[in-house]
Amino acid sequence: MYDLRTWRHVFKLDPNKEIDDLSLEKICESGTDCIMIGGTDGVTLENVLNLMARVRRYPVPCALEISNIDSISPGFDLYFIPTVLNSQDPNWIIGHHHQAIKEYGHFIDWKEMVVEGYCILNENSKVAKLTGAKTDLSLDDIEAYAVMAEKMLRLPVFYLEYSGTYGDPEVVQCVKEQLEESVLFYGGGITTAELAREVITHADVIVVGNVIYDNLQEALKTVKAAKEL
Ligand SMILES: CC(C)=CCC/C(C)=C/CC/C(C)=C/CC/C(C)=C/CC/C(C)=C/CC/C(C)=C/CC/C(C)=C/COP(=O)(O)OP(=O)(O)O
Ligand SMILES: O=P(O)(O)OC[C@@H](O)CO
Ligand SMILES: [Mg+2]
Repeated sequence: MYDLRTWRHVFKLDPNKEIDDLSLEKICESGTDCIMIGGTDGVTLENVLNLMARVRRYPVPCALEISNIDSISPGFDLYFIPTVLNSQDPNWIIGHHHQAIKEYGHFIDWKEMVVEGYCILNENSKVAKLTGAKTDLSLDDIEAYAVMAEKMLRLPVFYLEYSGTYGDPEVVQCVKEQLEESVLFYGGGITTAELAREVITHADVIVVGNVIYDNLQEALKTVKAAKEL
């Protein structure tokens, strides 16, 4: 249905943050490949539905990145299901997923689900704290998670997550070299077109989040930067 291998850029909108109509219009009409709705905390069915309804006015694909069971709603084009490979708590690897499938398995259209193998690398991020991610990893450790995601688990997406801080482009390049099939998502600290341009030379898809709320003009420039490569 959607070929992630053709994507370069995703805007991640946090349902727990305010965005005015004009800013949302600019984001949705920016030429990004997808609007992903998701966040770590304060994600409720109400704020997810509200944001989905507003994004739905535009033709851009709209995806939900599932962070908790209670805020899952029908009506999205795609659902991204994170599994945090470097979490030290099995609930964030398979536990919540097991519970969701046990309760709602018969509703799931697996063609719409994209499982993302997360490797979280910013120890100070909310998501690292929430999931108990082991972030003091060597390059060998990170590469092994990438190979595990692709070869062992056959996940469509491997997600290098530096949420809130810009990561190391060399790490991104080394991880990219490990992957043949899984699409490499990079997210974290992309605050300028220049950083977008740098990291898209290593990752397949860049995910841009916080700068939408901090500096909309710069956020919009990351789309062209990602696509001009
Ligand atoms: C369509 C329909 C109604 C279907 C129903 C059937 C159904 C329930 C399908 C789902 C099946 C399934 C397997 C669900 C998984 C359930 C679940 C809760 C899994 C856990 C996911 C997980 C590991 C979450 C942890 C947090 C995480 C990785 C969130 C992703 C977003 C993220 C990294 C945000 C970063 O945070 P950010 O907002 O940038 O932080 P700041 O606020 O600091 O900026
Ligand atoms: O908010 P930023 O730091 O841009 O990170 C984007 C995304 O990877 C968060 O899940
Ligand atoms: Mg954020």
